[in-house]
Amino acid sequence: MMTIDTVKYEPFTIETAVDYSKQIGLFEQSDLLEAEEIGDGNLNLVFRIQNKNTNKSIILKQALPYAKVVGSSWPLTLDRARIESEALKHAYEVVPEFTPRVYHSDHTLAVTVMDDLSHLQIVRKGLIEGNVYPRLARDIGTFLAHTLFYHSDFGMNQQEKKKLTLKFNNPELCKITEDLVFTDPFFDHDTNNIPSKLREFVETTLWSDKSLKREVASLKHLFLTKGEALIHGDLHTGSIFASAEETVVIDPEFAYFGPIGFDIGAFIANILLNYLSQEGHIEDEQARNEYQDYLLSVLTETWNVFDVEFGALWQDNAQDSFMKVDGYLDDVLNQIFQDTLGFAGCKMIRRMIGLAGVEDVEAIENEELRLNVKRTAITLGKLLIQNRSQITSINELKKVVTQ
Ligand SMILES: Nc1ncnc2c1ncn2[C@@H]1O[C@H](COP(=O)(O)OP(=O)(O)O)[C@@H](O)[C@H]1O
Ligand SMILES: CSC[C@H]1O[C@H](OP(=O)(O)O)[C@H](O)[C@@H]1O
Repeated sequence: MMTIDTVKYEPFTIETAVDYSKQIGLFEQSDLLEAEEIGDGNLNLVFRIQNKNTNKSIILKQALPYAKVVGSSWPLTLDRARIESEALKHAYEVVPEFTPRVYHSDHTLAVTVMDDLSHLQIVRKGLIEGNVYPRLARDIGTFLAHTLFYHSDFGMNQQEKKKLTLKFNNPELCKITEDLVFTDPFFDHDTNNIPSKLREFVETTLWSDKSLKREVASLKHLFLTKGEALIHGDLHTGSIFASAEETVVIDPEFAYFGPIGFDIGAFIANILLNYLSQEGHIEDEQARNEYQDYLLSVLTETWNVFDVEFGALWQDNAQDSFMKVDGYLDDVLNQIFQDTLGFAGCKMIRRMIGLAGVEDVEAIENEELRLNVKRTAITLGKLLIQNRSQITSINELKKVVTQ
């Protein structure tokens, strides 16, 4: 067995990941372990290590000093591993049922060791297959309400929040979002990935629309300045594991103090993208309509659960005298809803023409169908951005989507 040097960073191989998991005491030296690298995300290495005799397994996630999807030409801070493990620990304090347990982290090696969730399915994959998760909406609504409330000025000591903000200073990962979600898709930028047949549509629908750009500018400014709560920062369906009985949220390396609506908007955007992509996945019209109705019910229930749970936490844990003032909670929730719609619109658009697409849409084999889904998603995203102050309830959003 090798002893892993924890004084300097080195990317793990399968062999060194196995040795390290013994070195930190998660397995016995004599255990016969099997490991594989299973990372399919844009940024990091993910090793699954299992004792074949007992079936005990763990996940060892390690940041690379660059963005994996692009390669070493895009250097990226290793500090994101510290942010991820700290954010997981904070989430675990308030919603342990929806959070993997962190067993070990090392900031030099940029490593987080956590629960293996392989008995669950990544929700993006499950929705592409047409699976139904009966708990997903309730669990994500609760996850959002509890993590966001308890890490905001409404639910935590306001001086402690200021101190915690320093720990979650995440400039490099925020910059990725600022560029890839808010700026690049709205200009002819070289990070964009636009099929030639879509280019004219993008030019006329997005790049030449000055009023749209004004709206996106103010949403970007919210992302830059509205340090409302410790947010997950990248809550798409690829960051959620689920089964019929369980829901667990992973991958908070983009966490920072930002707008509450950004997390809710990310989830809503990715459900909507899956909704639109079903044109290319379920041929039978009736079956497709039924599945799309299920997806809309996920949106409605998630928001409704968030709204009720956030309101209940507000009544019982007020940190500020103004929280007893009639109507203030409604004002806050209305503003969160408006931000949510705007961010959801930006998130939908970025996934259609930006650097990192989504499998829901990219997996549609028929080119015309795929391009049509992209056009519809861009149009809906734009509508959410521009009409976010007129769409005042989740039922109205549902109407907008189905019209
Ligand atoms: N705790 C876990 N248990 C089981 N598999 C995991 C776990 N964390 C990550 N994975 C696997 O690794 C993949 C990439 O993980 P993710 O955290 O999204 O990486 P990245 O930060 O690179 O996007 C996931 O899609 C999943 O298949
Ligand atoms: C160059 S990072 C692109 C994209 O990847 C991240 O997603 P994930 O790590 O979950 O694959 C994030 O959404 C970034 O915007």
